[in-house]
Amino acid sequence: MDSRKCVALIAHDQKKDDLAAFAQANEVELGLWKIVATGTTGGRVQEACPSLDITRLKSGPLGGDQQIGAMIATGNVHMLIFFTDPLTAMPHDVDVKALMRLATVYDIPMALNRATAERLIDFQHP
Ligand SMILES: O=C(CO)COP(=O)(O)O
Repeated sequence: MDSRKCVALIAHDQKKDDLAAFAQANEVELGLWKIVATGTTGGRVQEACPSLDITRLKSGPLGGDQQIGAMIATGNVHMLIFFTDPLTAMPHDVDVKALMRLATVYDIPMALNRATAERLIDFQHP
């Protein structure tokens, strides 16, 4: 059984390049975690980091954020790295807010930008 803790990776469209670059630069560290991601993000990170084993959920606007929120609530996601785009309106904004809310309710480490993610990945161990 895979007893590693799980990190969720998500990026909005304007931030997907940033997340792919972050993942490439931290491929070894990320490999210590189980990884789940929203659909499109997971595909981009997988392309950038062939060594990682990524479980891809639904795309964010189609319920992927909510799936990750449910995994946080059930204790199956332990850290959230979510590169958000604060400059673009999203049809699924309520889902994004709900996900951040649950990450706060369950007090899991949450990075919303690269500067924080770089620090989390160094100091948080699965
Ligand atoms: O929209 C998202 C998060 O709110 C991300 O979803 P995708 O990774 O499927 O683009």
